[in-house]
Amino acid sequence: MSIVNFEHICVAYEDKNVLHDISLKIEEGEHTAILGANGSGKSTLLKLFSNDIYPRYSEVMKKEVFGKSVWDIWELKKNLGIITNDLHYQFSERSPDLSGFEVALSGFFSSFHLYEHQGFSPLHVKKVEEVLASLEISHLRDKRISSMSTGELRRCIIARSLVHEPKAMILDEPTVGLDIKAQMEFLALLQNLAKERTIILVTHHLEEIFASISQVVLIKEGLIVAHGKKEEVLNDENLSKTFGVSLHVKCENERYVIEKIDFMK
Ligand SMILES: Nc1ncnc2c1ncn2[C@@H]1O[C@H](COP(=O)(O)OP(=O)(O)OP(=O)(O)O)[C@@H](O)[C@H]1O
Repeated sequence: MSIVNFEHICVAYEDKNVLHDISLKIEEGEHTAILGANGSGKSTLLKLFSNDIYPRYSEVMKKEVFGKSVWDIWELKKNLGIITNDLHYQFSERSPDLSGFEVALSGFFSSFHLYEHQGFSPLHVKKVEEVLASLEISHLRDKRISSMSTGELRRCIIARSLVHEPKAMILDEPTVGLDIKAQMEFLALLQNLAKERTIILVTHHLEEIFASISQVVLIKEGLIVAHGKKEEVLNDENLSKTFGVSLHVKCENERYVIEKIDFMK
């Protein structure tokens, strides 16, 4: 089944067009990285996946997520685990007193707080305990957000997204704020999560394209520059075009890195 199947999709904020005639198909199991410069439209594309925004209507457009064009938003969100920096910010700013357990539990209610009336059940509690254990963060169960590191809160937010066992996880620059070791550990976690669900990762960093990611989408100024197997897409020409700077890329031990940037060109 396709996770997304878009044809001729255009998105505008007020009267400014930001995605132009996007056609994109991502199949279940095709772990995909989406790369592009600042403001190219990556986050906007992800918001289309989760129905947080809608495209401009046209007769030729098609927008299906998990094979359906019409979704109950709550059902859709159960199928998609969405991790954004905004989510991280909302928790750290709005709910610093929540524990790791409560952050994960809030995933059942799509909320940033927990309220008595939400009435969680022993099954909810059991599922949260299982997810915390599977991510090896049971030690964060009772730790308050206010005393967590960025990496610890990020993992609790991953746990929050996993309580529904989503079919796909959509991550928008999930390593922002992590130091090098925490970044490597986080990518190892994603590699592990990729065994059981499809990962769609938005990043600016080539080296974050971990081994299981097989597909890459390059976006520039709201247009898809290239989409396909990473071995075919990640070349000097496509990446230079995407980022507007002449660069050379190499692949070592299944990891892509920028070898050289010609700043003067
Ligand atoms: N809510 C909004 N209202 C108006 N314009 C917006 C809004 N959100 C994004 N934009 C504009 O849409 C364009 C695409 O933004 P988007 O956030 O999708 O890019 P991005 O590739 O995710 O950028 P970055 O890498 O900096 O996060 C930009 O020109 C941005 O200014």
